[in-house]
This record gives sequence, structure tokens and C-alpha cells, in this order.
Amino acid sequence: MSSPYSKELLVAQLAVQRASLLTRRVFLDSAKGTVSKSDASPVTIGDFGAQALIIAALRHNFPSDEIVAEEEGSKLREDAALADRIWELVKSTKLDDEKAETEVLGGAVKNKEHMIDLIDSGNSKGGRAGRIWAIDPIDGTKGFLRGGQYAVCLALMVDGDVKVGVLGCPNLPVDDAAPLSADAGAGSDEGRGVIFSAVLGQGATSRPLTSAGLAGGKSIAMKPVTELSAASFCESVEAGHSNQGDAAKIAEKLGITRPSVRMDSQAKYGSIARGAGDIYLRLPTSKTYQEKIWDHAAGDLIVREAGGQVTDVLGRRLDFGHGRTLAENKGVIAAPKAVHGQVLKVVQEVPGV
Ligand SMILES: Nc1ncnc2c1ncn2[C@@H]1O[C@H](COP(=O)(O)O)[C@@H](OP(=O)(O)O)[C@H]1O
Ligand SMILES: [Mg+2]
Ligand SMILES: [Mg+2]
Ligand SMILES: [Mg+2]
Repeated sequence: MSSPYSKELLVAQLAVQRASLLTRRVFLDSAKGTVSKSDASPVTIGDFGAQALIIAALRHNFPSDEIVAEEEGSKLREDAALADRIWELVKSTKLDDEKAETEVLGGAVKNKEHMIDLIDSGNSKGGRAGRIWAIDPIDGTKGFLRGGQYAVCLALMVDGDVKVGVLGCPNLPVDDAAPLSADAGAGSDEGRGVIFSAVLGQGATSRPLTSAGLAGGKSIAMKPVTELSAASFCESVEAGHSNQGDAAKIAEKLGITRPSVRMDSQAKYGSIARGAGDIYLRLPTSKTYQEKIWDHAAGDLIVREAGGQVTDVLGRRLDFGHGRTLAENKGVIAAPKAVHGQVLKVVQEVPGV
């Protein structure tokens, strides 16, 4: 008998792989078709294209599942030139493995109109009932534009609980043991590109991102941290996304002297899950911002399955059942189980956190 969620895992991995290949093409192109969203954040043809390809694969395999995805298609109905550029990418990005491409992923998207409909169909409200996929087609869009790290993110929640999580990180080193660095090595794909995955209760793995089918996977585990003073934080590059000043105070109180590694996207979760980094800290910068479920669902499961503990700054598990946002959580602390409590205690000693 196959293990629980084996089909979901296979589809998710191949869908993320294909979408990551699309984003890679855009990453190397100087014209990324960037437009500004209503909240002033950027979105590119890479984000739209990756979302279309992932939703196409999910609809082909699991037509009655709900989908919560970050992007929406309305801009593309007003801007035909933008829609055309995305369509060029979507129709020409395929896995080399014919069987994976057609039998598992369902092959090409029918036409441009259908592509926009697919992008628009990730509008579920989310919630605590049933099967819901969460998609962030490019997490770390600002990093993607800067030549930094980014991630293609997909997770399946069942009744509010994350069961399957997959992260495609095209700019991370393939080698799990490579030292953690913020440098994405833009311009060369040599030795780069990794897919992290996890299924609840079945552990976490990493495998190289290739243009064919799935390459062999290895199981991953967090680095055991015995002395916190020897550890370092992995934090967001964007000061507006995480309070870096408070993080520095917390590091000092913990005796941490190494500087934080600043990295965009859920590549942070993948990096600590494979033991390349130690602790992911994301401290709220405002009282009102609600974290989005697609920014954390896959990473939360991958870190927990690699032996870590993930909570918010109040010590609560991330609760993905509240809708499109983590409405009942503030910030994130992801750390090896053995030291998570120590970090949480010091985080709570800092006024205002
Ligand atoms: N004020 C804020 N506080 C925390 N996160 C924010 C934020 N504004 C935007 N973000 C989220 O931060 C994500 C990037 O995470 P990181 O800072 O770890 O790279 C963005 O994802 P997208 O790039 O998918 O839009 C966005 O959803
Ligand atoms: Mg995101
Ligand atoms: Mg995004
Ligand atoms: Mg965004």
C-alpha cells in the first residue's frame, strides 16, 4: 500500500518543479514585467506564470480541492501585453520527463483565457474544513527582483492542519552542507536549485531541482544546537517585514555573537531544516499586519518534520485554519526543539514583542 498523501506529494513536487523552471527563466531575464499591487508590493510575470502552472496541475488531479493563492488575474484582463508575456512563458515551460509532464501534471494549459481563469481560481477564503492548498508562486518577490533568494511554495492543509509541504528554492545551493550565505550567485544555475518536501509524520527531504522528473531525495534534519552562543539567526532581508533591532537585542541576551544571515523568502525555513542555518526569527514590525498562510505553511511543516519546533512569538503553534491569514499569530520563531524554549523566553523579555 502506498503511504498517506503519496499522490499529493508527487503532484506537489512536480508542480513546484515545473513552476520553479518558469521562475528561473524570468530570474535570468532583465525584463521581469514587474507591476505594483494595491498594497504597493511588487508582482512579476514570474509570479503569475508560476501560479497558473501550479493551479493547472492541482485542478487536473484534485478538481474538488480548494485553493488559496497569493495572486489574482484582474490586472491581466486590463493589460493584454502583460497577459501575452505570461502566456508565452506558461505555454513553453514543460518538464523534460514526458510522462511526468502529461500524465501527472496534465500537460499544457489550453489557452490564454483559461490561464487567467486558473490564476483567478486561487481565491478560496481558506478555513478549518476540508482540503485546501496554499500557494505562494514566488515568495520573496523583492529578493527575486534584487537577485537574491526566493521560493516557490505549495502546501496542502486538511481540516486546518498542514499535511504536505513543498518548497522550490532555485537559488539555494544543492549541497545541504553548503555554508549559509545571503548571496544567491545570480547569473549561474551551476550547483544551485533545491526542492524541500515533507509529509506529516514522514520526515523531510531535499532533492536537486532539475528540468527532468524528480531527482533522488535525501532525508534532512536540523543541526543540533547545544550552545546557543555558537548559533546564528536567519532573518528577513526586508527591515519592513521583521524587526531587526529587537532581533539584535535578543541575540545579545542569548550570547549570540555571529551576525544574522539575511535571506529572502521561505528559503529560510528550508535552510534551517537542512542544518545550514540554526534559528529563523521573524518579529512583528506592526500591531496590525497579519502574516499570510502561503508565506509559512510549507516551511512550518518542513522544519517540524526535520526535528524543529515552530511557534509565534507568544509560543502558540501557527494556526492555518483561520482563513487566508494567520489571524491569531504574531511573528515566527523556528528553532531546533532543544533550544526553542530558551529562545522563546528571551523573545518574551523584550518589551513590545
Ligand atoms: N509588513 C510585513 N510584515 C511581515 N511580512 C510581510 C510584510 N509585508 C509583506 N510581507 C510578506 O513577506 C513576504 C516575504 O518574506 P521575507 O521577508 O521573509 O522574504 C512577502 O511575500 P511575497 O514576496 O510572496 O509577497 C509578503 O507576503
Ligand atoms: Mg510570500
Ligand atoms: Mg509571493
Ligand atoms: Mg507578494
